[in-house]
Amino acid sequence: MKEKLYIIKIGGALIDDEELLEQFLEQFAEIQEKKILVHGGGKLATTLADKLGIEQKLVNGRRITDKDTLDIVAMVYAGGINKNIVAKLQQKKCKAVGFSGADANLIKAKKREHAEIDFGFVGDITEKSVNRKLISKLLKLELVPVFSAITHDKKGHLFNTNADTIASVIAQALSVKYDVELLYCFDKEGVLEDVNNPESVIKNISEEEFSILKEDGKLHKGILPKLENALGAVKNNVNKVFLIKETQLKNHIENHHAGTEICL
Ligand SMILES: Nc1ncnc2c1ncn2[C@@H]1O[C@H](COP(=O)(O)OP(=O)(O)O)[C@@H](O)[C@H]1O
Ligand SMILES: CC(=O)N[C@@H](CCC(=O)OP(=O)(O)O)C(=O)O
Repeated sequence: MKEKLYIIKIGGALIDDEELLEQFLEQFAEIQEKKILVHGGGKLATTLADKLGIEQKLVNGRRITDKDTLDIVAMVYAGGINKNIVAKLQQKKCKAVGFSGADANLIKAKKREHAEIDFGFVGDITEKSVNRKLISKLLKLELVPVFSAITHDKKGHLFNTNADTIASVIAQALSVKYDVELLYCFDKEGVLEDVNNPESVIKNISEEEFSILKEDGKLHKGILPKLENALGAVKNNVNKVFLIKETQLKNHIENHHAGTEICL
């Protein structure tokens, strides 16, 4: 039987809220099984770019990343946010170690080529981009990897890569060796039938149901890339994938099945 591994992704709104982040990291530190944390931070990057007068543009949830924006996201994601999370986890006796994809060549990306839109320094990744052996070695040492949304091409360039995608491809790569459960933690109770009604959680979503919900106009903005990445994970052998509210992490792990489960 494969050993259990939790891969947990957190995003912008949580990272921006000191109290919520603290509560979340306490729950994360308590997880006894092997675990990996992946974080975004898009909200903070936008706030800093606005302060510096650098206009930001997102297409389908992906940030157009020119050189100035790349400088900002590298500082914000791989610098401030990553090191802050690692320090807070160390305080909670969790042996966290922070990485960008460039560190030890853990995640190698290819610059996004798009016929119509120039995304700039945005990196695309697949399961093969991930250095599975080295991540497994780190886990064996009882270390807890914390990944930011920065990758590289091994030719000296950094790239900005969506954090939901990073969590999905790491989960796919490590499913060869581990019984992976991928948890997308965000600010809603799960995927909602009506985004304004927290009681309208949809318990299970398959690819077919995803298409129907999309056609019915029930999914907007950030939830779309999150669901696409979640579906990509289940299609590529990740055992369990859930979208849950960030405050429900402990409850989900102890009692099982909070939020929305993504199925084949
Ligand atoms: N049907 C839906 N159910 C849940 N969230 C939805 C739905 N439609 C749109 N959303 C939006 O998607 C957001 C989550 O995406 P995003 O803000 O990108 O998360 P993160 O920054 O954590 O990755 C929610 O806060 C919500 O506003
Ligand atoms: C290419 C791309 O879009 N990268 C994302 C990476 C950060 C991210 O994913 O942050 P959240 O999880 O907080 O949304 C961005 O710069 O917004």
